[in-house]
Amino acid sequence: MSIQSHRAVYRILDASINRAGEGLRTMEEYARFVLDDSTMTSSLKTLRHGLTTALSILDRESLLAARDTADDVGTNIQVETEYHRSNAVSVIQAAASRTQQSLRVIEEYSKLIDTSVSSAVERVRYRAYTVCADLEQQLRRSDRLTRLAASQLYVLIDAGTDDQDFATKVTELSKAGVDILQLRDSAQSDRVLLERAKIGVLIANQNDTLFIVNDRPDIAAASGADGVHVGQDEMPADAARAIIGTDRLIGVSTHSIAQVHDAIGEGADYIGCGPVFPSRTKLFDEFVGTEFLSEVHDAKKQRALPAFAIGGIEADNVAQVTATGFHRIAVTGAIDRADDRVTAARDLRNRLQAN
Ligand SMILES: Cc1ncc(COP(=O)(O)OP(=O)(O)O)c(N)n1
Ligand SMILES: Cc1nc(C(=O)O)sc1CCOP(=O)(O)O
Ligand SMILES: [Mg+2]
Repeated sequence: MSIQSHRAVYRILDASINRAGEGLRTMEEYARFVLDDSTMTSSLKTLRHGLTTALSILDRESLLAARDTADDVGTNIQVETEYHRSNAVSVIQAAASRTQQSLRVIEEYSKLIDTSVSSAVERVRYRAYTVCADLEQQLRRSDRLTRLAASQLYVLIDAGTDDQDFATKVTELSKAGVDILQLRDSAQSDRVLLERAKIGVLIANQNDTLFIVNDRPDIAAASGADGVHVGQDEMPADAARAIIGTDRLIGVSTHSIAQVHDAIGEGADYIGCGPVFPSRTKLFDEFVGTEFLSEVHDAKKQRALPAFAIGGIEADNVAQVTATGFHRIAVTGAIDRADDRVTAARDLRNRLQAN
């Protein structure tokens, strides 16, 4: 290999080694200082040191001699999106992508120098794919749990008359400050349910609204929804978890303290508590009333599990709910049967925030 080619290869390797190390460090700092996750931090640190070991037989002086940042034409090429990061998940996604690409570049060009380096870097690359995927899943769950913890107004909606009608409903309610939307419509075919769910996910995520699918973990997973809500007649939370994975949310309906404890034990991320009052959406033989809400509020003081009161809740009685200590509600009719669903949503949200 000519001197010029040798220098060029080392220049590429030097830049890619730096980029890979910086990407790994970017992810490691988040795992360490934000997630406080020693296991993930250790995995990323081990990757970083594994890469250093894999590269240890490369000549350090050749790498440094080949470096010419001042004349690097790439430093003057900017792409609009490279400076835009909407949240931590996007920072980590960019770091993961940069790391994986750089490892592949190192692996390919080190074949021109020493194939043992290339094969060692290949092993690091495969481990990096797994660690980066685990970190991104963990991040998505962390982000959803944070948004769930801040949620107060949860609205259950049906599939509407067609895609446009449903899209309009999701858009209006998301922009009206609804924190969580749930697609609940047992009358629809799987195909329609999946199509509506995909539309809902896209719009809700653009408006920082969580989107949940009722009853169906399969549709929730296939549509990319933020989670699924299951009742006492659907599969338990731990079985639903096997379908939707660790990064999505699972809500469970509860009608007794025993069911609350079961839901917690099965790994629910939040619970619905009802029916509090008579509902025009779903018929019940008996109602738990606000007494159950007080019981749940007292029982879970030591736990941060979000609990949403549900069943016949509307502007005229929401104060009875908040008087129990609950500040989260799930409603259907109060919005669906309102003359103006946006006004009704804003009014409920204001009443919740006033207490
Ligand atoms: C937030 C929330 N709470 C309770 C329910 C009721 O779920 P379930 O008991 O499964 O009844 P259906 O909604 O499936 O008729 C819910 N959907 N959402
Ligand atoms: C679907 C559902 N589940 C309930 C439960 O108690 O688990 S109450 C309910 C109906 C919620 O609709 P509305 O707000 O119109 O009463
Ligand atoms: Mg159900």
